[in-house]
Amino acid sequence: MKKIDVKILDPRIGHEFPLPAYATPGSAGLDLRACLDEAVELAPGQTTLLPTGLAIHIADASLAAVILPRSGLGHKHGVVLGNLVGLIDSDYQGQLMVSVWNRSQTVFTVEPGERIAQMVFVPVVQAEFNLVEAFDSSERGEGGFGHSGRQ
Ligand SMILES: O=c1ccn([C@H]2C[C@H](O)[C@@H](COP(=O)(O)OP(=O)(O)OP(=O)(O)O)O2)c(=O)[nH]1
Ligand SMILES: [Mg+2]
Repeated sequence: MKKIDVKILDPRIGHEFPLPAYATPGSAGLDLRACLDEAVELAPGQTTLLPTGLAIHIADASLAAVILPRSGLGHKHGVVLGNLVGLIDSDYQGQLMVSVWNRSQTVFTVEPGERIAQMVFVPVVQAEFNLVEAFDSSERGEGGFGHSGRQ
């Protein structure tokens, strides 16, 4: 398994609030917890930035992490991410933050230590642009946005 440096910014991490860990051998995501002193009430439509109490340094440009909603929170409670998806750059060393958006019609209360989102490490290819006047032809060409129909 790949080793990623992690810094604990809040002493409760690793004790009161467990360090993110894969829940099962096949898990893709590591749940991130809201590192809060007290519960936070999110009004309908409200977005707020929540700390996780930890920082990572991926330190490898061929990797990144994405922060994704948890499906139960998103589907059952309408609690998703204010940025839809969070992208963690390999050179970011600050605290992992989660933008939580209550897109439901009811107040949602985030409890201290609650698992609010999940983080997935993903491979990245950095590309360099090669300037051309014309592309080699392809089957699709410029067709897009549904040009092939619906069925
Ligand atoms: O949900 C998120 C999204 C981003 N970040 C951190 C890590 C990431 O590397 C950095 C910058 O994110 P991004 O590039 O998406 O934001 P930006 O608005 O372009 O900010 P910047 O100008 O700092 O790149 O913020 C988080 O902690 N949580
Ligand atoms: Mg950026």
